[in-house]
Amino acid sequence: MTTLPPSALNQKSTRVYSEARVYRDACEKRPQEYWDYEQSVVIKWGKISNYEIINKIGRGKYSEVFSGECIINPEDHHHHQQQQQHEKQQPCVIKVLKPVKMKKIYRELKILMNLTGGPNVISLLDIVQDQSSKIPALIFEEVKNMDFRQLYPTFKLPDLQYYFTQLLIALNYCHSMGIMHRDVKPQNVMIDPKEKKLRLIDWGLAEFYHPGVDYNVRVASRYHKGPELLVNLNQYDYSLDLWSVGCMLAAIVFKREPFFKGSSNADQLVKIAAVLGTKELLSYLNKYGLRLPSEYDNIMRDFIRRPWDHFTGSYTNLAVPEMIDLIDNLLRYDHQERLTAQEAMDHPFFKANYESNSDESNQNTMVSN
Ligand SMILES: Nc1ncnc2c1ncn2[C@@H]1O[C@H](COP(=O)(O)OP(=O)(O)OP(=O)(O)O)[C@@H](O)[C@H]1O
Repeated sequence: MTTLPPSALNQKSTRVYSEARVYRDACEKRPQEYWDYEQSVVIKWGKISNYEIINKIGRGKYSEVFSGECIINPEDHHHHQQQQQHEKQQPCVIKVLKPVKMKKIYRELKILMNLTGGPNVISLLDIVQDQSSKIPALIFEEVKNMDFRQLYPTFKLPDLQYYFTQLLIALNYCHSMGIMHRDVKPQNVMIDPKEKKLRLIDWGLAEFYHPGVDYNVRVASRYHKGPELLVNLNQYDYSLDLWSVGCMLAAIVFKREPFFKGSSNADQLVKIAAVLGTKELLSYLNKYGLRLPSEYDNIMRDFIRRPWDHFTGSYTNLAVPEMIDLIDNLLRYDHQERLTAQEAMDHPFFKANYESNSDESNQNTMVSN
């Protein structure tokens, strides 16, 4: 095996002020080929003629997504009748990437190739390329997703226990593989309620974790951005994803979607401070030797921390004490204080039995904000 030249991807900062509490060496303990997406991505291109686009199901910033069919046995194509032919075709999702930096495409591919087959991670089935445009398209397993705006309001406590365990299993797995997702939000969690199947999708912003490396804070979607991103704390880690999970849970439990609804990135931190307190924000910054960026000079106010029961009205019976404690331990400014994915799965909320009082939770009504 030839050794790769040194990489800048694991280059430590001159001042290391924060490192992950868990899976610190997940990349370092693996060969450089595992994480070096700049020097080591080998793509085995599949045949584009094996796939057929049916219709468009989504458009993201970085791609157009179609539902499609995979023709497993193209040779058979002419010998069978219509009906049998259909049995040979498998549904799939085709994600056609928009032209972005090759480095970003290689990163998503490398991460998907490393994680495919892992629990509740969307499976990458194939990679194909359009002959003329050279644009790559990723072929995934299809999830019969139900829109979260319809699905989440129907959740009772046992559903929250089930689906959030599934999400945490996916996150604990990718973190143990040295990868932070960095874009956890309802739109990236596909749920098929009929099959009780959950898959974490969209690994386009995911990145390998190396201790002491400065990361770009322009990741995640505004409402689910952790405080670390909003104060330019570059040495963040897997714990960023657990903030986003906390936002998802709080939105469901307190019937406020999204829970922190900033009108800009700066306003996002203001919305967070209005709940968690300004004094607490400043002590977080102080711990890591950082200052509040000047963009907040005119917009940050002196908020007093709100207790969680401020958000629990009579309209929600999801706000049981174990749930509040779980949210409280996820929505922490200090990324090092947040529960890890494994710790969250071990939280008492997931051990409790709520089956008997699940009837009353039917009466939940949605309160818009
Ligand atoms: N495997 C899948 N099964 C079902 N639907 C999917 C699947 N993959 C993607 N989608 C749909 O397509 C949308 C866009 O996919 P994806 O998030 O991967 O693309 P993106 O360009 O990175 O999006 P964004 O700009 O929102 O981050 C998803 O929100 C989802 O609705």
